Amino acid sequence: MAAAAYKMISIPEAQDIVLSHTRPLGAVTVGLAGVLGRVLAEEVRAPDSLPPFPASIKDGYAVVAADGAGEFPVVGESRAGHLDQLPVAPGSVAYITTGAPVPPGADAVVQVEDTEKLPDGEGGQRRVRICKAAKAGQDIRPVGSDIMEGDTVLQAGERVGVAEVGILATVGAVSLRVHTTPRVAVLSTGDEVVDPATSPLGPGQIRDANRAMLLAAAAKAGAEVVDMGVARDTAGHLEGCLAAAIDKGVDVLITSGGVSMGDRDLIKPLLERQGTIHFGRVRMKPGKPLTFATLELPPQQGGGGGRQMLVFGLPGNPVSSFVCFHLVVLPALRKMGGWAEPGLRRVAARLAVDIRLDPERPEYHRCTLQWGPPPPGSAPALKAAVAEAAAAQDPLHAPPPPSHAMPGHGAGELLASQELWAVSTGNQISSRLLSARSANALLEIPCAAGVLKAGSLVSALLIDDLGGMPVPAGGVPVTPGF
Ligand SMILES: Nc1nc2c(c(=O)[nH]1)N[C@H]1C(S)=C(S)[C@@H](COP(=O)(O)OP(=O)(O)OC[C@H]3O[C@@H](n4cnc5c(N)ncnc54)[C@H](O)[C@@H]3O)O[C@H]1N2
Ligand code: MOO
Repeated sequence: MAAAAYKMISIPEAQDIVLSHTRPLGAVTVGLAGVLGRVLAEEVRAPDSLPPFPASIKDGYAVVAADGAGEFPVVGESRAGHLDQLPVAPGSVAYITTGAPVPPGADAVVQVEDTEKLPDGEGGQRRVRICKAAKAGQDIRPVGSDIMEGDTVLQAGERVGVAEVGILATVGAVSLRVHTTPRVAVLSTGDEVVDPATSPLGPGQIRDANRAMLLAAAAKAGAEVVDMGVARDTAGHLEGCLAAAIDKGVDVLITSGGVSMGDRDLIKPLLERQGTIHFGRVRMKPGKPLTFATLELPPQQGGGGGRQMLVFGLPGNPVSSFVCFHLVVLPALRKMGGWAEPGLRRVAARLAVDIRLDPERPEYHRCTLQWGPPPPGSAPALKAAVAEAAAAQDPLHAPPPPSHAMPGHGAGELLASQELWAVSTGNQISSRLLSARSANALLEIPCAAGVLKAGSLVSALLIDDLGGMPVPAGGVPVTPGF
């Protein structure tokens, strides 16, 4: 089929098609040290309670609350990790450390700050003054108050982060069933594309940016990556590279370049011969020639039934590859790895500058989201936008709320005036990879004529976490009174 003959579909359609051909991979068993970032394939229950015994919250004295304040003999001690404790009878107390079991008979703990050591009594008996009467249960964590025996502490399908590793260790879950992460091969194509180490460049050559970038993106997504090098623009060499990827037994092949309309754009014809192309053109900017195919393959040696390989033919322009990876490949990798909600997360943000709209394709504008007051350089454009939008009463160009008028007083008001701002990364041409530098979101810019004004509220798809976003000059105010 000629490349132009592929029906142009929307990006949501493309995403649905990809996910409908993607299945979560099976499960493997990993140890605690290998579980970070994986998705659990089983629920995890607590085999015992935490604390397993009534535990002291303070260093102090275990007392009988009904005894109230007064002078008492210290009849024993309970230290964390030791169980050799005497019962505490009314009229006596025991020394206790934080986390230690409360001895039988005691029903409260009085912190050491509310006591006073007294001279030893007859026979060297230790004595203490309890200065403040305790309430029953004071400074004691009852059995199971953090985790009750039998509680489900993590669900199947949950991703394991740092806290979850600690939770797993707490409940003694040291061997876990987790979803397998996909194996992903990355292949660049193009006679002009040479290794990044090449210097000086020969006539017509460019360094291969896509392979290193896509390998990094797949690795960041948790995939096991395989570098397939660069394919020349010949049907024979490309076919050999595809065969090599199949031999490696990868779940996914990502290619870049050679999917558009030129007479050396050979990826689509190759995939037509070897598998099924599900789409070959998508109404999006950048990334129009994005191609997706599946290959049905015989089982690998020693394997069971046949297997499937997903092939993503990303456009060669580096930014197109970058954007297409995040929009369609990443959700597929996530679904294979067990994510229940594999799509990019969407937030709302205000445009810091005007954006010229594209009348033919919706655009994924790279931006850096940052929290704070209007970023430097945006204010004059914003003022004009607010006035214009108010005049036009256009919901797309709705004015920012009154909180934008930065109040000069009151920490609470100042905090309330902060917002999530979308700062453009500049010229968005799909060859300019610097337009993806420091980008943590893709703005969803509608296909229309004209300009989307600064101050407009837009949806943004997160492609990085926001923990590293730029800090505005002067920082962000904190909770009043904090
Ligand atoms: N007649 C038409 N021409 C083009 C159309 C169209 O609809 N009609 N679409 C344009 C769009 S949109 C895109 S995007 C590009 C994509 O083309 P290809 O996927 O075939 O990519 P190439 O032609 O191989 O390369 C495009 C560009 O990117 C550079 N490149 C390629 N690989 C790498 C790499 N690994 N690292 C860095 N840079 C790379 C390559 O040198 C080209 O400059 O097609 C338009 N054309
Ligand atoms: O869609 Mo292409 O990806 O503009 O550059």
